[in-house]
Amino acid sequence: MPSTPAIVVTDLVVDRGKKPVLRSVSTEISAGTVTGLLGPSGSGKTTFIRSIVGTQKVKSGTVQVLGHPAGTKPLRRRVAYVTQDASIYRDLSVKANVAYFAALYGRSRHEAMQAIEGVGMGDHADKLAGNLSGGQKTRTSLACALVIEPEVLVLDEPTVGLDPVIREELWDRFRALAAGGATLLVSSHVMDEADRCDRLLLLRDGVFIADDTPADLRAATGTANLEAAFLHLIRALEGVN
Ligand SMILES: Nc1ncnc2c1ncn2[C@@H]1O[C@H](COP(=O)(O)OP(=O)(O)OP(=O)(O)O)[C@@H](O)[C@H]1O
Repeated sequence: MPSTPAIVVTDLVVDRGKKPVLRSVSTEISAGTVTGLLGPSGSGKTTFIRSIVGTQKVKSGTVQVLGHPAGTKPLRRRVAYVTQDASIYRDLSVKANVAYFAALYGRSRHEAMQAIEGVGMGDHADKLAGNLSGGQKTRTSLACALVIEPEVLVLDEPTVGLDPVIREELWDRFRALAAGGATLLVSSHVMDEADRCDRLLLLRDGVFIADDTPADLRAATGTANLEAAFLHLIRALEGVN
């Protein structure tokens, strides 16, 4: 596995509404890997992701992406972010939405159609985005990010509401992107997706309680599956063992 860090986070502290949300977290994410960001609702996953893409005001610490401070100009065309709420134009068709992003980043309409096919939306390409289901909107949003072929792709819960077949296909796509050298950070609360990641960051109450490979996490906790590993770590922290 390549070990060049694409993302380096050092002693990151973020408050939101005067409340501490990230309490001095540090990690390094290697280029060409898929990292899963897991944690309960409210643990700070979106806040961490926003810090990586440079849309979050941070209190202290540093976030370097591809050797540049997060959110700075040299990263504009190299980092893509897919938010939890699909950010697409409701009054445009799927094809027009993706073609718009493609044009912004110098990609062709053909590449736009390939991205649409890649998320299983080929049959819906001419539909208005406003008339799509939640999962279809998410996939359209993903196609908009994928068409620009970013070096760093940050995805906030991208598979919520998707059926198992599409989820599987998307994970195959994520793996293929990483194999091609892209760096992916994917937040999820679905533990069965965690095994598809090279590395897992387990966030709880604003701190990482694990930063490890799935196999090492299982071995360290003596558990068979990752859900059990996560629970084991939480109980150990709470002294409930
Ligand atoms: N705009 C805001 N102002 C104040 N507090 C906020 C704001 N947005 C989020 N928070 C708080 O920050 C904490 C972390 O939120 P965050 O969205 O990062 O969590 P999350 O792990 O992504 O949760 P979920 O899985 O539910 O999306 C929560 O306690 C939340 O209430």
